[in-house]
Amino acid sequence: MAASLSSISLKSSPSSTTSSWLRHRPLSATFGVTTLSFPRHCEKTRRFVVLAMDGKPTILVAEKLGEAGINLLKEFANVDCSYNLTPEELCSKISLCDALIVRSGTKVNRQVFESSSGRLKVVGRAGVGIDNVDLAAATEHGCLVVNAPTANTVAAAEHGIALLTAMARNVAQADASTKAGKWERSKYVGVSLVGKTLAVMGFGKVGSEVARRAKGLGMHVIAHDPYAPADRARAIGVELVSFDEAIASADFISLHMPLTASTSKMLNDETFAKMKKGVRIINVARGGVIDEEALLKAIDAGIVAQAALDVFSEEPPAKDSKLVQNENIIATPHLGASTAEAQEGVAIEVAEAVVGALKGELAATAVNAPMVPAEVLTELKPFVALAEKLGRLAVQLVAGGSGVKTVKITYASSRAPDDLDTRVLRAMITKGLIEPISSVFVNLVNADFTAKQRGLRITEERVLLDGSPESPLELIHVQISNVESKFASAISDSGEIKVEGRVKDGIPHLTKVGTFEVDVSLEGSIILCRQVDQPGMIGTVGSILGEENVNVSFMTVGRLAPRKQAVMAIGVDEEPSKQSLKRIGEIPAIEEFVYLEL
Ligand SMILES: NC(=O)c1ccc[n+]([C@@H]2O[C@H](COP(=O)([O-])OP(=O)(O)OC[C@H]3O[C@@H](n4cnc5c(N)ncnc54)[C@H](O)[C@@H]3O)[C@@H](O)[C@H]2O)c1
Ligand SMILES: O=C(O)[C@H](O)COP(=O)(O)O
Repeated sequence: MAASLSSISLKSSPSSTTSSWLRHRPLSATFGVTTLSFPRHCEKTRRFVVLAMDGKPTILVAEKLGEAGINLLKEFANVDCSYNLTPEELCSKISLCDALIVRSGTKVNRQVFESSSGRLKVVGRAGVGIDNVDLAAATEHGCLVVNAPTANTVAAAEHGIALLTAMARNVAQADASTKAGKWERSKYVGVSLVGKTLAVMGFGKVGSEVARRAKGLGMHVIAHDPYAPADRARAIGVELVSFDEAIASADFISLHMPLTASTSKMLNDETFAKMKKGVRIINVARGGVIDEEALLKAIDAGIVAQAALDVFSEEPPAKDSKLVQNENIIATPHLGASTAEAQEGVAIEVAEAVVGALKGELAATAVNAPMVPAEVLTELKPFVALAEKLGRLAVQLVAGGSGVKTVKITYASSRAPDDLDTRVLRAMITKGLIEPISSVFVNLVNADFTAKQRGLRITEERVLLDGSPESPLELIHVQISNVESKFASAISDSGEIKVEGRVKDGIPHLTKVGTFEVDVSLEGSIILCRQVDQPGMIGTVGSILGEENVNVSFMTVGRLAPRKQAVMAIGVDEEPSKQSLKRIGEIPAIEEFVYLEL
């Protein structure tokens, strides 16, 4: 359990410690600290992991979550269910938590990530909308965000239909009136749905389920969604139309898009003015997609006959909210996902995603990290290790270390270009490039962000090889431009630091440094020496290392021609002393050497 929390592993091999997609940071006063040593072939370094004394991570559940989900979490972690926390209480608790689970009622803002001091590694949203989570801040802090995108779809669609029919027949108002002892049959004459046009705005999961149901009610359904596939619309018998056409021709408009910068207040004075007089609006998406002041004006102007709102820009709305008080508006307190079945479903969906992420599996519901299928990850596993090590080697060859700005990665493969997902490899090379020269922790979530923030420009190139595409990759080159090297032989003919690696028998190997072909397994650390090729060099260096019991795992010599310059690559299991390294440097035939930690 401890190892799996600290060292995020590939799904197919939960106990593997090779990768660290999400690595935990050091120490906490309140918790026991476990120092884990990893097998030599997996990791050179030891990692510090924050774990409770019982060896379990801590998950804070900040909003009510279905029991089945809580039980799943408890099998893996200490679960702290603390509901109704103030923002200050959340910030003070969060530094003791590895994961946080919320619904839509908790603002997971930048302050929360900053207050976590790097310990928070996963935020689970028990639902779809992630507009209450600051995704940019999560990514900057290397925190994975996962949601539960499917389990409440039907519940939300059913609520949309409930609001549509209730609004058309004044059910809520008539109920209140009848309960007040009145019998107002003529006041609550409704409108029929059959034959009316419903515009579904946002034809995603909920929108398409609403469309399907509305067709069953005999409505003519059109939809607007700039990203929806036409075949899905065709299959349901819905016509995809432009925004203007949708709002101009609809008798009913049902909103189902996420709240983003581009959908914010998309129903506003200007767009209400284009609608058919007497239109009715249903919103089970997010309050912010409607300009609420504009809606009230449109109702007063008789453009909008009625609205049914489940969501509000501010939740809960003020007690004297003009929206809630308006007799042409029916309101529910964000109940779209609130069925027993949906809540049980999202609880399980989010709990599985959070536990999986803490174990190191890349969640299929990741919102701010590449979603890479488990089978692809399994195949790429040795190349992931190679990628990180090549990044580490390349950056250590730079003189000064900090001036790295331009990196080119070349992947040589016989697979078709669209048959190789390089995002994970790029992230791991970035991790290897940045971590040795900074205090920043880089993982799959924040790799691209961190590179960008440091002005590191990484370009990727694919080289298509002939041959059978059994292996996803033949080799990876990492090339750093416009820098000087502390090991001049690492500079290629075109003037860049260049290292090349391959995977042999599942183990990453360094196969080229600059123009010199070498072959050393990337398992321990490496000494690279340039020398004049002559007999006895291997023995001389080997005996210096042997004298202080440093085990040599690998030694190869790459030379331009016999008795000319050669590069000797020596893999060592232990770190040689400074004295031994000095003695190696003083061997007359050795022109330059460098010790590189992997
Ligand atoms: N009231 C509730 O309790 C409740 C429950 C579930 C979902 N929701 C909300 O409903 C919305 C939809 O959820 P979903 O699961 O269907 O998400 P989804 O991602 O499956 O669908 C959203 C759709 O909106 C489309 N879209 C994006 N920008 C658009 C634009 N400018 N115009 C039109 N369409 C646009 C997307 O292409 C996508 O197809 C989300 O905002 C979600 O938070 C609310
Ligand atoms: O986006 C969602 O999934 C819904 O709005 C549900 O939100 P809730 O989890 O707060 O009910």
